[in-house]
Amino acid sequence: MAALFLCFRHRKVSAFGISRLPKDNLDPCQLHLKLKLGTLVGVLNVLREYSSGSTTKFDFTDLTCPHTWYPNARRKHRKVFLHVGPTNSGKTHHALKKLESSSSGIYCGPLRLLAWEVAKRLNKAKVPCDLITGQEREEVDGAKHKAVTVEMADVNSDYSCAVVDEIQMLGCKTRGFSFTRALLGISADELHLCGDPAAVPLIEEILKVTGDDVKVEYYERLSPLVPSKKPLGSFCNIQTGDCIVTFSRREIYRMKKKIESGGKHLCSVVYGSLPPETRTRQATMFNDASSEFDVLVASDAIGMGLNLNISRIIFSTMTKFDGVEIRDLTVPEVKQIAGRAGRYGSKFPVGEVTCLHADDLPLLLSSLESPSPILETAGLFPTFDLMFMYSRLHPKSGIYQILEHFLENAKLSPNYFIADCGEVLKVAAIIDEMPLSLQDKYLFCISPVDMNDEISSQGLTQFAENYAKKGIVRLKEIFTPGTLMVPKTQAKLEELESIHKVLDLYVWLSFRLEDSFPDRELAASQKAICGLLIEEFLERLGWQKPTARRLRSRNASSSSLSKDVKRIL
Ligand SMILES: Nc1ncnc2c1ncn2[C@@H]1O[C@H](COP(=O)(O)OP(=O)(O)OP(=O)(O)O)[C@@H](O)[C@H]1O
Ligand SMILES: [Mg+2]
Repeated sequence: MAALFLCFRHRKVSAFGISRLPKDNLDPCQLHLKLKLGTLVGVLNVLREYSSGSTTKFDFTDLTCPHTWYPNARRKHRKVFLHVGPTNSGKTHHALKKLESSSSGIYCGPLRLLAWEVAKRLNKAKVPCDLITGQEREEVDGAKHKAVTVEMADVNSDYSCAVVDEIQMLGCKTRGFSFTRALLGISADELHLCGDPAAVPLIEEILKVTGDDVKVEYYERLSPLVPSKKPLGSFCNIQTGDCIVTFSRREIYRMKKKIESGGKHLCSVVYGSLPPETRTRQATMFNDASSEFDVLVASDAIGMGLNLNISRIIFSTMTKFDGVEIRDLTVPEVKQIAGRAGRYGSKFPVGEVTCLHADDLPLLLSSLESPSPILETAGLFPTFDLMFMYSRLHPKSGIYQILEHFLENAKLSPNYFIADCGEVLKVAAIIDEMPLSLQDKYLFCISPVDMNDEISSQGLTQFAENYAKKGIVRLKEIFTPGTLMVPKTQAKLEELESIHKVLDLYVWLSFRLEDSFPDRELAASQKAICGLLIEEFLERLGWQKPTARRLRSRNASSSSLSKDVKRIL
């Protein structure tokens, strides 16, 4: 698979933090990348006063009043509704009903799959709705509604109604600041926040200074979730509608193979590094009662808000590697994942939850019974405007130093913490060596690169270098279309997933630097091929003795995939 020509240069970046930042959803447009004229005048005034010494020195690292960063929202007297309760209690449903009946609106969710589900629901209800994520814009004629991933939340337009789903994520170390931004910054008459009751006191505290009206509505579970007293024990006990949860790709494939080799079930798979389109297709296949894929093997990528036809959740393990260490699943994680079973309105009216091994049952049961810990603080990240102002006074500082300065010196009110920027700093260290403007450096820093993936991080380096040298980056310089193949081994599969990430990064950059990254269509079509080839790999995996019926179904499905691949090629 020699499709990518990346120069592998070994740089020492390991010193810059180890946390993983799921940046696929970060977007610069909300972070004031383009300074507006008004802001610029303000910036210049501040700088003039600062340098003349006529006023007290302006402290750029004072982040104690983040609500003042969003003048549009502050001009409104927003009605804020907090819909809180356990999973599967109809919180999102109620908020979406309000969104559907409003004249204009925006839904902000933590996952692409959720944004996709909402856009589909609104369009089906004849409410035209755009789907916008970092890497895709599906625009519908006449749409006044948008379903977006939270990092794409638009704080510059006015809406009649806005929904921010899974609002408790504002406490997430890496992505929390985007939820805080949506909470403080969306300008809407009505703002509906859905999530865990653990976020209520913090949100009420944060909104004391905004002048908004806040109303809390509590919900009860709509259908029962029954923890089992017995573990699954053996894979022979797998039934239609089961979802087995595990946290590594290798384990996911091993379990798919094991279950399918029993000859009774076919498994869809969903995990984080699968291309989003592939995840959607796998989830749809599992949800479709007429498909033969009746079991799901998934990571915690299914863990939030999704409505899948799951009868029983089976935890194969109660620990996960979080990028730093192997740790027990937290109470909110267990509840979120378990909450996918027995969704109201699905074909399974009662949900069940258990573990593969008996040893894990006590932790499962105690987690399900415990309330989630009350959230104390929300994430925050300095705007680009603030960094820009600081950089004008310290022109010799690179973006790494600027970020570090903010991280070390930021002044915060007790309701906030500063976002974990380990991954951003890794990119900053590389990008500072290149002759790029601060704005461009910032853009590369927040791009959806996976710095733990060698191919993905080298892709970013090559894009930035070519952009700095020539101002234009042609995809063919690093990628030969037509060379992608169905992976034959898991290592080749991982390589294909990495190539998908590089192509995804190109598409992301092409939406922000349109003239310099002109090959969006080619990158998008090659991305689609990666997705199809990965699916073809998935379909070939796990088959031991296919029955005649399954063989027909598999062949039909494979040949339609092959046709899709040919069509795109
Ligand atoms: N009043 C209702 N009428 C019909 N369907 C409903 C109603 N309330 C909820 N549902 C359906 O029940 C399912 C679960 O509802 P919803 O997704 O709103 O739950 P939730 O509380 O947001 O769960 P989670 O915490 O997992 O996000 C959805 O499929 C939703 O469409
Ligand atoms: Mg929900």
